[in-house]
Amino acid sequence: MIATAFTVLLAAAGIAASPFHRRAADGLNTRAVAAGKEYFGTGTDNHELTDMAYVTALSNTADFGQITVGNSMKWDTIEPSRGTFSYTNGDVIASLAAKNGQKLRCHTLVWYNQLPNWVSNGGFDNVTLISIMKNHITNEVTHYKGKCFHWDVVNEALNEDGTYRTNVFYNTIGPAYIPIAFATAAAADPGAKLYYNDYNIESAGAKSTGAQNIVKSIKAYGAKIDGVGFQSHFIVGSTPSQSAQTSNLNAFVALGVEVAITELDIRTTTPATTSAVTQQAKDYASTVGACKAVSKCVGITIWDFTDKYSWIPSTFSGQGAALPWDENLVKKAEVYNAILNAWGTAPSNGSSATSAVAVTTSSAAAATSKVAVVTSVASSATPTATSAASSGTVAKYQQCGGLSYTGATTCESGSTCTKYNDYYSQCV
Ligand SMILES: O[C@@H]1[C@@H](O)[C@H](O[C@@H]2CO[C@@H](O[C@@H]3CO[C@@H](O[C@@H]4CO[C@@H](O)[C@H](O)[C@H]4O)[C@H](O)[C@H]3O)[C@H](O)[C@H]2O)OC[C@H]1O
Repeated sequence: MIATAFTVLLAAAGIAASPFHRRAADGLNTRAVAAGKEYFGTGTDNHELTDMAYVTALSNTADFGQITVGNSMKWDTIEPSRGTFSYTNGDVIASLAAKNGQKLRCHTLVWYNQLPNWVSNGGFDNVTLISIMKNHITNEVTHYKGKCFHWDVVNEALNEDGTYRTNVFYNTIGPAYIPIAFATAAAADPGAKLYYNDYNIESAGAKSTGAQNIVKSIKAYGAKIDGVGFQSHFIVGSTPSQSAQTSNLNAFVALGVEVAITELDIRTTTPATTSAVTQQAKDYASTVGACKAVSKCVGITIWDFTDKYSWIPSTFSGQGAALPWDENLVKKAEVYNAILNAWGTAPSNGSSATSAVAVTTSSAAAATSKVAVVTSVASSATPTATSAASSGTVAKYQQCGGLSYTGATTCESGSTCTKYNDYYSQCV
């Protein structure tokens, strides 16, 4: 009786939920959770948070149960000069997520891009760069300990053909930089799930195989990796099919990791045509369908939710309209509803406070070489302490003792194992 009266009062005040009759409003996150996922989420960035209409939509947990930090946890923001750490912007987003009761995906610790010059052109030797990388990871992960439920530990370590991308970490440390980064993050926050994150690995092919080999090499090294993030920056009409995405996700799950769609957007030539928007709706539904079909796919993040703040137009000239909300923060009904319905029907206890959006035509118109499992390193990573290998046919810098992830624990005839530090030893 009291509960009923209370509910009536709340309803009169426009409040849908009560302690007695808790109802989750319908939305992208509500549907994802009803489908067994942990979240549906969105990327965001600090400069957008002065836009109160944007913040209101971002904070709506019916649509977004998770926030990913778009820029302000990258190395150039966090440690712009050596040993100077700046957490102000990252803290703002972490606090907002906590206030809203949203999960926080933290992005990203080790990436060749948005990396300050003092790291990329510092000319550090192997031992020093390992120390710098470990110090960066330890400091940042410790600062956010208990707040980040996922960390993108290493971002984009691969070329399109599945070989390791050359960058300062690879060139100086060798492929061991990846497992070292994961081991360091795990030590700093054992409770966070640790992800490898990349693009163009969303269907079978050399780069996907390369990413699978990274998972294997991290595990063989004895470090923890919990998941792989599929950025999924797609193009309308040429996204991988649902079945291609599903089987690819399952290939990763078979390695003992969970998977997540981490930066989904589907761009088109602007202004978007009506037919492009119709195709885009189908393309979004394909990716949702793939994640839904894979029980270990824990969730989907769109890379911001509104075209107003999408990164696409500034990166891909003439492209955009990639997200389910338009530049006026209005939901694109066809696209939004396609995502909503791809998750399945609204939960039976779902409130009708927010749900499918009426479709209007105006909303649409407005707008191998496989990675070797660590058997060699680039010559530029060669320690100078010893000279050349004994034979041109021998794997000159084959890993040996100290690093167990290759299984190559003995050196071939004519070479001996030389240890350079705790992480790095080779047959020379
Ligand atoms: O404010 C923006 C941030 O939003 C932006 O975030 C990064 C965007 O995505 C991730 O890195 C990019 C992934 O896509 C690559 O281009 C691909 C090239 O191949 C195509 O087939 C594919 O469709 C494209 O997506 C870019 O080259 C990468 O940079 C990264 O994980 C996010 O952090 O960062 C820049 C800020 O200004």
